[in-house]
Amino acid sequence: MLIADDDAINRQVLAELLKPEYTVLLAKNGEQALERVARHMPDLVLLDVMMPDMDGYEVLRRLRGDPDTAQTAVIFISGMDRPEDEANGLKLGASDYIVKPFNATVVMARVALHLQLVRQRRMLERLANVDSLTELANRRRFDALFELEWQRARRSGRPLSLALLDIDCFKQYNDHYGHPAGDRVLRAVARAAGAGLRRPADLAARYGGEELALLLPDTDAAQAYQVAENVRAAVAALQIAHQASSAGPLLSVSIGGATLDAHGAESKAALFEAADACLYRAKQTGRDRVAWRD
Ligand SMILES: Nc1nc2c(ncn2[C@@H]2O[C@H](COP(=O)(O)OP(=O)(O)OP(=O)(O)O)[C@@H](O)[C@H]2O)c(=O)[nH]1
Repeated sequence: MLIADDDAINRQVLAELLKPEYTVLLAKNGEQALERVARHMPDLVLLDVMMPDMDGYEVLRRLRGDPDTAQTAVIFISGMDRPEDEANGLKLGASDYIVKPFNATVVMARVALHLQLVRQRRMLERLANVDSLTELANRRRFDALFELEWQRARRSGRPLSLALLDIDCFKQYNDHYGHPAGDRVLRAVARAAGAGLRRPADLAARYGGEELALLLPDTDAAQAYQVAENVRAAVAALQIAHQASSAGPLLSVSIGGATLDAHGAESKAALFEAADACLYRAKQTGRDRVAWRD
């Protein structure tokens, strides 16, 4: 957690109190607090309200204004003890408000409570966004990021590529080797797909039963084709036997993709349909291949 207070003694007292149980970072002004939160992403910030240059209210406002830190839990610790001050701090989005001089036991109890809430929120976020079988992003997360990246690409004129991956003859795999073996294969393919993506903004998601989507922002058609081809080759290199496949003796995947070009006024749905049409083409022309829209 981060303790931000301009008073060295206050910082020290809080740090002494919390250090036996938590990893503690210190900041002596608002600017430093923002910089350390961005760099270390602490679970909790104990923030003094009255600081010179940038007060705690402003620090909180800026944290909330940045999508990366908007969710950071902040407890105000302040000498301003009027009910209006406390209400104001909570209205601004602080998780809690502790009045100085504080009671050590109460601070510890509140810190523990808020850390528990942070853990619960993260768990809920995970449940809402991650597919439990493959550990990839789920359909819901994909839909949200596809919208975001599509908007961003339209604004910036940068390319956006989308690939859809489908395991070949997976019904036959399940029928031949059993559903639990099918699940293991799905996980292995998901790992190969995830490992094939290198940039932080790239996303591999489980779109449907045995269909994955790869979202590649700022990636042109030639680069995206290469990523898709690497994923296809990585799955082939797993050398998983598939005796019931019409595509060959080993498990394979087909991938279809399309790139939203810089000048295109193409809708999100049209881009998706184009990738899906290419996936169909990859299946029709023999599977175990990548087909990309020209
Ligand atoms: N084991 C397992 N199978 C799944 C899961 N989700 C979907 N499937 C199976 O995936 C299969 C998809 O089959 P189809 O859509 O007919 O396609 P396919 O057999 O892969 O054939 P092509 O796509 O034409 O190569 C179905 O049998 C589903 O039951 C899952 O979570 N685990």
